[in-house]
Amino acid sequence: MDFISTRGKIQKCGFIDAFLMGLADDGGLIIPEHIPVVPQDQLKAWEQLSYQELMFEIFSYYTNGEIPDEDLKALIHDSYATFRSPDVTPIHTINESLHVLELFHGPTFAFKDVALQFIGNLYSYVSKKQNKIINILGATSGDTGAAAIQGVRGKEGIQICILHPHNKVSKVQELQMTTVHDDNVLNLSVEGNFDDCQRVIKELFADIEFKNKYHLRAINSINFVRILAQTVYYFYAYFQVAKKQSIDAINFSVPTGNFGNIFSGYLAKQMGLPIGKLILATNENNILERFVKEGIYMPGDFLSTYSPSMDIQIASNFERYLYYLNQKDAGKVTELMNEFQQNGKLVIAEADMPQVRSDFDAHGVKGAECLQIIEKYNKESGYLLDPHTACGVAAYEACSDKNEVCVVFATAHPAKFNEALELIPIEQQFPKEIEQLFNQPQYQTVLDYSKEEIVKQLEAFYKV
Ligand SMILES: Cc1ncc(COP(=O)(O)O)c(C=O)c1O
Ligand SMILES: N[C@@H](CCOP(=O)(O)O)C(=O)O
Repeated sequence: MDFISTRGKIQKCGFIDAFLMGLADDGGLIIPEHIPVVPQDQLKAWEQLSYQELMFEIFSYYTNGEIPDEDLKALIHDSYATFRSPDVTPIHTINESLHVLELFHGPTFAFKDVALQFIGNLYSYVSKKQNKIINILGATSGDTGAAAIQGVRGKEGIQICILHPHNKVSKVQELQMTTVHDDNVLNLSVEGNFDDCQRVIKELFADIEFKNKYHLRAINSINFVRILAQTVYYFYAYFQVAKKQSIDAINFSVPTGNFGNIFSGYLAKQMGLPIGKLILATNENNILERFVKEGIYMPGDFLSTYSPSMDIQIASNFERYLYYLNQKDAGKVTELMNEFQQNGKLVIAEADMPQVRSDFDAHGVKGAECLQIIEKYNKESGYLLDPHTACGVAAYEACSDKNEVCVVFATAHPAKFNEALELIPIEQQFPKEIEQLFNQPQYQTVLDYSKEEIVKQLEAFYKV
């Protein structure tokens, strides 16, 4: 399997090089040259596999044997040994049409652990095998940062710097990142919002001289390995539900911000998983919902919501979808992305809209709806949703017919967002791992939004 860029201007490369490149060197996003299609009899055989076995099979379609089988198996095994559930991502069934896939059983209680525990181990593996310097640069609205730091803290040969928007992440998210005191971790708390943080890091990754000099590596979903690792739980969820009830296609309702989680579903569907609707669930920062409904991709005003991790206007992975929507025409993608850069807006041809609407459905939750959903499900079934998952459940209610089967992704544990949950008359408890964070000192540098200042911090921190 070769990997290429959505902008078509890099040399084809293998799995490890694609992993290390992160953002493609031509400013595009890395994708596989061809999406492999899993034969139906193979899919049937996968039904019986454990999460770890399934991940090995899926990765084997992409890794070209660059990681020997035994090493890949060990990396996968070690990555999920830190999870609190033996199933890694267990299913909680609300009723026959609604299942919740709990993606929050990893060390930082959010879905990002599923890919980032593995990526942390993979960076460590590559650093040792190839003697590579690994200087990670990431931007976070709260969860990616915590999970990435947890995935690499204290690991030899790896430095990690994470930018988060100052005072715009939940207290628990902030504590998860900033109470880590390992020498290889730098937290920059930037005055601005997540889009500002993501813009700076993308600019630095696109500056090839800087990227090469400082050996920049990505942990955000600009890195294709993040996307691939997230396809695994779509397959796993499908097989878990298929064991409980007879299903044909299944819908997925996916809390969406940077479009990474749902793009993994798009990839799983292209690989042959019988997915019905891919439902894009979001909040008031609804650029993606507006795109699916109106064909216009244009950021609105940034709004702080009950689901802060999805307070994102510019969705990094959208470019990957544009590539497939435009029949893999890298020239067209470049043109569209330049248009977006210049005019702050991108309009999809009317002729493409039937395809968009058959690929995705969408629902954006507004204001109190998020809290009402949490309260309703807690009353009716005793199950406590976090605010991002609540957006997923609201989108299930809006877009999935009751005679269809839908899996909603529970992307975080409710305790990470106690600020929102305290507004509802329900009882909540902190898991002990989160409770103990409140007594610890924090380590972070608060910065104005200034690229020069951020660069100065990185130059002082990274190993070269
Ligand atoms: C808890 C939670 N849910 C959903 C999302 C959306 O995921 P994505 O950015 O991959 O679309 C995020 C982060 O963006 C998140 O942290
Ligand atoms: N919600 C994310 C935003 C970054 O998304 P990523 O999937 O590109 O890492 C976060 O928690 O940081």
